[in-house]
Amino acid sequence: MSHLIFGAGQIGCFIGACMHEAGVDVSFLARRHIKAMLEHGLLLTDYQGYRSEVTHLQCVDTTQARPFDVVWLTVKCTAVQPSLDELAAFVGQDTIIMCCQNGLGSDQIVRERFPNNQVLRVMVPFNVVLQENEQANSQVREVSKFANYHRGSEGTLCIEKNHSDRLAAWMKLMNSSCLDVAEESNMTGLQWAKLQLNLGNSVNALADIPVKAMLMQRNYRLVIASLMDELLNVAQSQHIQLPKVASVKGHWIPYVLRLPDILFKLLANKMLAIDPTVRTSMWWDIKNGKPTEIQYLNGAVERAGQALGIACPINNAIIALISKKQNGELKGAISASELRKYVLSNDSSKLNG
Ligand SMILES: NC(=O)C1=CN([C@@H]2O[C@H](COP(=O)(O)OP(=O)(O)OC[C@H]3O[C@@H](n4cnc5c(N)ncnc54)[C@H](OP(=O)(O)O)[C@@H]3O)[C@@H](O)[C@H]2O)C=CC1
Ligand SMILES: CC(C)(CO)C(=O)C(=O)O
Repeated sequence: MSHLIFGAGQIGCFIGACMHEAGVDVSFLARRHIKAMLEHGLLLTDYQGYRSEVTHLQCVDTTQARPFDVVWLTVKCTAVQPSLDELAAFVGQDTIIMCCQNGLGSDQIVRERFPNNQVLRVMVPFNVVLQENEQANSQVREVSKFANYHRGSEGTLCIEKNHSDRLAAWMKLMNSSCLDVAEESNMTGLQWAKLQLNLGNSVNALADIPVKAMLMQRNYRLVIASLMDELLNVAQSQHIQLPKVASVKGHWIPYVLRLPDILFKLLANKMLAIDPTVRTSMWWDIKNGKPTEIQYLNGAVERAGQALGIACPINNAIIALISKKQNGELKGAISASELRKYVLSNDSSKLNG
């Protein structure tokens, strides 16, 4: 079975290289600088000390387009619509398309364009980053010249359950590799549960510090908890059951986040079991001057709330701040106390920048 990673970046390179290691026939479509790294070879590492050099990775470009059995769409949400024409050249009538985006709605864009194909949603629970030289572990740098994709947190790659067994052999291969995969029948619930965690991406981008350091500050946690309350309210009104994706059930997370620091540190050990350097994908987007996925994350909650007549003022305020951050009106990091005052009491005089 042939697999194509379409839009190989942090997630695509990591997942695709794990597939290659597992013996899967996988090719990559990537931007030129990433293609050069892939063709040279990659170093895969993870937060638990896993380390493997992966070579002989195969890239394709649009001039070599042909249908693949499975196409993994690993571009950002904002790149899904603009990618559709190029994607079409790799999609045949039996191609399965895997949508690996965070947030809600990217699969719908793909389904509308490819109504006769099987389009499956994929939930990526873990964080991957292309380690920059100054971040890379010096031991790793000494022995590898390869670009280092580092997985900074745990989790099983979840694929929407389908009623064919076309992926059975692939799943078996993968589950003996560095990447665990599983099928999920409640994919809508799972996407909302992951979305609940990703609501903190925007706070992380505004805080401009690693996730772990952000979670150590209660005022940031209070804002994230309030964003989550709104999502939980909207999800409940739609009767969406949220499976557990973190160490604590979704409904309990806002309570844990609101605990005083000393109790939070005691109880949230597993929540804090992430690399101290991990930052969210939205922080990276802002850093790289790219459009953020805010409309597919907090924006998705706000729109679902609107449709139900449920106001989501906290998500609304955060969306406005991210938009200011993107267009350069808001400069520098927002401290935890500033953000709390601004978002939770909506007092704009409390913000610098
Ligand atoms: N990184 C992470 O830790 C996690 C990310 N996710 C989600 O996974 C998805 C992918 O994120 P991530 O891997 O970080 O994103 P990246 O930006 O690292 O990777 C996407 C890559 O696709 C490229 N691309 C876009 N359009 C095309 C095209 N038409 N042809 C070829 N290449 C293209 C982009 O290039 P360019 O930028 O030049 O357009 C970029 O290199 C997002 O929805 C994200 O939220 C989920 C969990 C964790
Ligand atoms: C894994 C997590 C929640 C944090 O890195 C993420 O999905 C992201 O950065 O977008």
